Amino acid sequence: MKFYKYQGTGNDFVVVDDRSKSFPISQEYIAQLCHRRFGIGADGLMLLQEAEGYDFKMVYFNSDGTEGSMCGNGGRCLVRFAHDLGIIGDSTVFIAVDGEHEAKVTKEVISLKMIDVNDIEKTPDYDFMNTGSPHYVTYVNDLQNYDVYSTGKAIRYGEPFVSKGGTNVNFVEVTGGNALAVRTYERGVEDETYACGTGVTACAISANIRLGFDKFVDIKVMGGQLRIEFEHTENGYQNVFLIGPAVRVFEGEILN
Ligand SMILES: N[C@@H](CCC[C@H](N)C(=O)O)C(=O)O
Repeated sequence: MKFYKYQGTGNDFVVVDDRSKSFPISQEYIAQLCHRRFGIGADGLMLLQEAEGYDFKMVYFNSDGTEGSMCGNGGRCLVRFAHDLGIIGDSTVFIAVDGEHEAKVTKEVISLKMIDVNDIEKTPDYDFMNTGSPHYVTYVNDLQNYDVYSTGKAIRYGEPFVSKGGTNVNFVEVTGGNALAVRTYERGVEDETYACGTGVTACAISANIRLGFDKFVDIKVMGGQLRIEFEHTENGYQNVFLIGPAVRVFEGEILN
């Protein structure tokens, strides 16, 4: 079976053209393919399938083989894949687990429209919201030396989150006006990843609430630079776009 590898700011994915719907979906098999020693190695695996009324359907699995909620960087990579396959031109509408998404392709950058966000839990220590996936956002000093793995894991497996299915955990440092640095512990990868698209989306919204950052936020992640653009009205956050590079890095054959 032919596979492709894509990455978006270092969030990396095995991608398969599954328009024939012949990929043998099993948690164990997907975890093996994503394993960085015994498999191809990736933060997740995506299938591109057909869907009536849409250019394609995105089916996303985390690297532990569980079917994930929405993956923003994965969505950007799958748009690039559809473009590389010639399924789409420079704009698309596709369907994913959290609903319909629009996206635009430019030379290096994919701009992906995320779901509207209205329901935000604000506490003194953190903000929690669903941007397609659940995200905890907290602010720290000296992010570069922060223990993202241990602290993220404790929050992800702690209450009240673990009994609600867990959460991704984002650590934020303010680096300037409309600028953040973010590191993320990802549920389903169970480790820090180099970037998380739904995660930086949550961080940008949190920064609007806490810091008054408006209309856009530039975000440095471990694997590069992302931008979030949004509109904030009395109805919440709309026209939220995740913007950044997504590229094919290699292709190959899955032997078994
Ligand atoms: N890396 C993703 C997030 C993937 C989903 C997440 N791990 C979960 O299951 O909650 C992104 O770019 O958004």
